Amino acid sequence: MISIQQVSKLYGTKAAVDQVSMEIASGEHLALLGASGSGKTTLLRMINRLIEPTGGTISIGGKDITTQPAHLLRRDIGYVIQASSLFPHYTVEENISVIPNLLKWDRSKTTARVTELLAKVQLPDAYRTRYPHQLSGGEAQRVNLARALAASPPVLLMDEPFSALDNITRTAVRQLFKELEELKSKTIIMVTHDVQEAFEMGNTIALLQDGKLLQKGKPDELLYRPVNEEVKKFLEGSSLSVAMATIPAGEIWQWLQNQNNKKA
Ligand SMILES: Nc1ncnc2c1ncn2[C@@H]1O[C@H](COP(=O)(O)OP(=O)(O)OP(=O)(O)O)[C@@H](O)[C@H]1O
Repeated sequence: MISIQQVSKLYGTKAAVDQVSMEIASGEHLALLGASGSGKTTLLRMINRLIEPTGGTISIGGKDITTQPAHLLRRDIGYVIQASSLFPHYTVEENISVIPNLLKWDRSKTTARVTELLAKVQLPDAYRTRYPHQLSGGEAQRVNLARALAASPPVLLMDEPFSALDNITRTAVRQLFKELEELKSKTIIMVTHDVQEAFEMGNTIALLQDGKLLQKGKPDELLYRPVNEEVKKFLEGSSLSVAMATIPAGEIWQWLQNQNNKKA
């Protein structure tokens, strides 16, 4: 569905993203994982053309993304970043209505969609008249998600959407994101530096290092069949907690045994 071919972004002579190629299938939930500075955000922002690549091509549904104006492309791509991205002088309802208004939806259709989305992100309907400064971080992030979903884009990009939240709120908001029916059919690319989060939220993971793609695959492929020492090392520190969170309980002992055999 999304095809990234030999994509690079140079700043001066330094490659923030270095010849990255990958295919992201329709309905895939991809976690873009890597340490700080590995190029995750740069790669993500090239997909909605907030950053233009220095080289390579990106296409969505077989169509090169540069063949239409960037503002039109972005109407089909939801974008969720950290909690502070709501328009401060717009109410919750106005924030959620931004794309429907651009698309010139009927007033009653937009109002109904806001009502539906507030219920889906589990916020009281009365919040529609609140302003962003009257929301907690977790509430603001729910509104961000509602805004990104408003016009039902098939693709959703998320950049560290939980990182500004405290631990308890983060767990609750992640849970909501995981369970929301409307998200299940979408193609989602989510940036995170948190291994546990990548394994919990992604049905595939792409690990970046120094702008290069080290490995893309299902979570258990990265865990059990790392393509090189770098992947293995990156996951090593967190592999037990990741395994506990993502591998069915019955298989944990097998996994631990394999780990011990490898060490012996
Ligand atoms: N506008 C810019 N000008 C110069 N260098 C940049 C620019 N944007 C990013 N970089 C550099 O490109 C590299 C990748 O940055 P990027 O923000 O994509 O990494 P990241 O993996 O998302 O990191 P983080 O998790 O810290 O946000 C970094 O070395 C960064 O310093």
